[in-house]
Amino acid sequence: FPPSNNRNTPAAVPEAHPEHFLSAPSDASSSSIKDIETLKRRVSALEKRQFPTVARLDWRQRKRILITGGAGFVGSHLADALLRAPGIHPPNYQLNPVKTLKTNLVGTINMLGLAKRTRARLLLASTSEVYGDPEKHPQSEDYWGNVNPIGPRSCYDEGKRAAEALCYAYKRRSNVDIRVARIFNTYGPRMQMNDGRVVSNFILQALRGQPLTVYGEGDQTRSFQFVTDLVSGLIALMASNYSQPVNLGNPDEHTIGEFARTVLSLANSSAPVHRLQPAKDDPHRRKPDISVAKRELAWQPTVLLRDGLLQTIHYFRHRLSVDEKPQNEL
Ligand SMILES: O=C(O)[C@H]1O[C@H](OP(=O)(O)OP(=O)(O)OC[C@H]2O[C@@H](n3ccc(=O)[nH]c3=O)[C@H](O)[C@@H]2O)[C@H](O)[C@@H](O)[C@@H]1O
Repeated sequence: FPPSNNRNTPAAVPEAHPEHFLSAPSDASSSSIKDIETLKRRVSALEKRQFPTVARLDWRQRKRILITGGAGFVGSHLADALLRAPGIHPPNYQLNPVKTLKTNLVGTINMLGLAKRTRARLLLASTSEVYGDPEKHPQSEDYWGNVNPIGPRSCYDEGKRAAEALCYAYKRRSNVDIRVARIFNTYGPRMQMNDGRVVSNFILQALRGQPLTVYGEGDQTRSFQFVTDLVSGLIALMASNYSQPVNLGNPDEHTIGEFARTVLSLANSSAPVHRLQPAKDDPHRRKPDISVAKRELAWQPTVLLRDGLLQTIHYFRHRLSVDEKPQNEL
């Protein structure tokens, strides 16, 4: 319960006095019935307050959408886009692999259970990592992948694969309405600066004049999509009737070496490039085949790498100027 002086306490609900519950009442039965009535009224008032009233809205606007991870990178952009219409990375997720697996397994089971009870449509944010180190290029949704089940990435790869399996099990068994997006490398403002991904690492390093850390020869490839393109794809997927997995990514493929040079030039930086040990089980090539998204969602990315990177560099520059200012200047 909120404290009794809470301004949000609905005026119509009588206040419950703490001593009421603590001291033994003289007439125990009538007093406890009164207490229960008070509690009931307060609970129902609180329940009413927690959800917007949708009953009187036009049917197109009658939507309750629960975003897990809504304070994160992609989740926060998705929340922005949805509000306008009426946000892992190896080093971080590998820090606690058990937690990564639990989030994917228990978290997905919890959400599927909720979707089943409420008959909500559920969107699973899956990943290109389900393809592992792919032997097929570009990757289309019918490719089953090449994942090392016990390697350092497996907590994430296998966690997401299991999350997909759970979705289709709930769909088959209980007819839960699911949508599955396989998201390829995504970047943009609000991505965590120190999460260890290549885009944030290279931009930070370039802006600080530190060496750009290329793992291995730098001939591995990635295809980067800007976050607003992803969000429009997610919204189109949720609005569609297509319940098979859909790749959402930008097919514009670059080697990591090339990508380092692009970041240096766009950030106007003359930082050097250093080659480090290759990362274990690092996928050698990754590029989405987006024919399904084009056909089923009429979707394709529109933001060029150069434009998206300039926006991201601008954001990082601003964050650095705030975060790295001496405390007495703030
Ligand atoms: O950003 C994403 O969307 C994806 O990020 C990671 O996948 P990964 O492709 O390995 O992403 P990065 O860690 O950004 O690495 C991309 C490439 O750059 C290389 N890299 C990374 C960081 C760095 O400092 N230097 C460097 O050369 C990596 O070895 C890799 O080849 C996650 O595992 C995916 O689930 C997620 O979808």
